Amino acid sequence: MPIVTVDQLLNANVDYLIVGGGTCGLVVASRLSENPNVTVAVIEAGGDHANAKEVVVPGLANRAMKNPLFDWTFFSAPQVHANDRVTYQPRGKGLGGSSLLHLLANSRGSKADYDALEALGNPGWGWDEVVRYTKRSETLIPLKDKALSDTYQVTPDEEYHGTEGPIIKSFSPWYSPLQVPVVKSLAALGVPVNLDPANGINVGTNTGLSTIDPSGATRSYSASAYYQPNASRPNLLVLTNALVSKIAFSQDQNSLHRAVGADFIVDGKAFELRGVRKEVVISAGTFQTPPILELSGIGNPALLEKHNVPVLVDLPGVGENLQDHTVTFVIAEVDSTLEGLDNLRDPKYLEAQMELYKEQKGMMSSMACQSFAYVPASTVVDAATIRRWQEGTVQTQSALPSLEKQYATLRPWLADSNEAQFELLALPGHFFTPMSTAEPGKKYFSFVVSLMHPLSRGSVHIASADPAEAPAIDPNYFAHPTDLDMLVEGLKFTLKVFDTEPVKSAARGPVMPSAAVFSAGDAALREYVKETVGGEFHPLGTASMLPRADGGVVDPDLKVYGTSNLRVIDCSVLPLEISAHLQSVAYAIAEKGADIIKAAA
Ligand SMILES: Cc1cc2nc3c(=O)[nH]c(=O)nc-3n(C[C@H](O)[C@H](O)[C@H](O)COP(=O)(O)OP(=O)(O)OC[C@H]3O[C@@H](n4cnc5c(N)ncnc54)[C@H](O)[C@@H]3O)c2cc1C
Repeated sequence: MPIVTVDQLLNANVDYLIVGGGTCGLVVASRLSENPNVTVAVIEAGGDHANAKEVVVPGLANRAMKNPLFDWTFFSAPQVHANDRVTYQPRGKGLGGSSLLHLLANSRGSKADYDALEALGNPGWGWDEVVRYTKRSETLIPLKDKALSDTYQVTPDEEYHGTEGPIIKSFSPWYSPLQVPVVKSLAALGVPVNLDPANGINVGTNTGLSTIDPSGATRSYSASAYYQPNASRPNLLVLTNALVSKIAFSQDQNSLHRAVGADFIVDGKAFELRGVRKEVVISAGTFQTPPILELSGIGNPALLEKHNVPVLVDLPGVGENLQDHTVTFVIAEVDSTLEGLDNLRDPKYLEAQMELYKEQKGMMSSMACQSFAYVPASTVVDAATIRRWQEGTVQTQSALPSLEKQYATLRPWLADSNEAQFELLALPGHFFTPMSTAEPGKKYFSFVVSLMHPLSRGSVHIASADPAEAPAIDPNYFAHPTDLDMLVEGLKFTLKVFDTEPVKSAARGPVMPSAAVFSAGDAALREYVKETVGGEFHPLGTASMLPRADGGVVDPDLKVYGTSNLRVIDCSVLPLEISAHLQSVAYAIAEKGADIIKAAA
């Protein structure tokens, strides 16, 4: 059914209610509504952006960021270990959620990353299962042009990629002239090419896959792949521009709380949906799932009482264990004759690229980021430093009972040459930051450098009992001091790329950090990292799938402890960062979650 009105929703007999029509929510809705005998309803706070060029055209992807139509545009609390800076925390708003806003990179963690999810207390969530569900969600379109695939060493092993799933992933038609030199300089620094990082070992440099459908050069995301093809199903009801404020419960016979509906707000007016016959699923994402739980009475009693919310389930893990890949960045000036994203600042050039887009060619049909290097600690620092970092993996925060178990997983990875600790993401242009402005006529090349397995843990909670108020997000960057030490070393390693041939011949000098900071040594670089730190927009962990005694919020069936039919299906359930961008694991979580619900029906 096309998008419904409030009355249509309130008059329906709903079997499954999904809160949040984002990346995961629309997968679950589409899979459950395959059964014509059940009625599935989705309530999404944002709109339908199916025709917005900022969403659809890959080359315009970053223009949707900070636009409140597409982006919740959250900001963090002042970061006490990073000079009290407030950092930008984007989240997609509308059908597709963050999959409508993300920067299209498709990657997969290592086998060890997924096996760790299982080892932390989640049977059925290891590598084999996660890859099985990832493959179900995707179709790989190999690069047909042999000359291109040879040049960019793009030879994915089909065993590890899906062939029939809704999300299309492909290689870009346009590459920067520095793409091959960057790969070569990284190889010279000990980061060899990885021909297929999806096979369980992702260390090395790869030419990235993107979720772009090459048939029309459009973004392939949960709305286009899972919702739009099924929008006419009479048993799939989607309400947009409606903010869910809380879940409503009745008491089960076995003293568990049974979700029966939700309260929501449209244009300032409050509504109540009741009578949900089977299950309620929260898919509001890492920053917004915990507030919905808390406003519904599920969370830390001390916090709920502070905001006068009656306590239904004492679950102190709600909103804790927040992690994100922690980043800094490097911008260098390069030879001004090199074609790159900076050319797009010239309106004539942009116009020409928009013309090329009509033939599915050029920069507008391509992902901005091009190569991705996943680097183990042993490539960056010596064995003594690794030992020091390992000894430093002790609990400095007491909030989460499972933290010591998480650190016990992370400690050996520091010395494991098959486990990436850093990602270097190559951007053939001036990095999008208000801290530096590109000069006319000049060309730049940037890297985003990130920590794959940070030790610091933050939180996200309600700031008040008002559901319309933004959540209090505290990533708590560098709460664990080893994170700062590691990111500084990752930065120093990345700067070497510009001093290593063949990139060296094209480089014209550092911009950020400046030459003065660069030559002033470690103390100045530490300050630079504090001044530039942010997230890679991969937050997770705030409704962790862990045993309840370890601070878990959901069990391995994604069911919220203390309830009989409320599940969380989104990235908030992941208890530990993986060494990859999150969209592909999000699709796997949702595909598996839908199967779990079907099996329970
Ligand atoms: C700017 C950006 C760039 C990124 N780049 C990449 C990338 O290149 N590659 C990659 O793999 N990953 C990337 N990511 C990460 C990835 O997109 C996310 O991790 C993933 O999409 C999260 O999916 P989710 O289902 O957990 O949440 P979301 O997709 O965010 O879904 C949550 C949905 O719930 C809705 N919602 C929230 N609260 C309510 C409420 N109270 N009532 C109703 N609806 C509500 C939201 O509007 C949203 O639609 C990026 C993310 C961002 C923000």
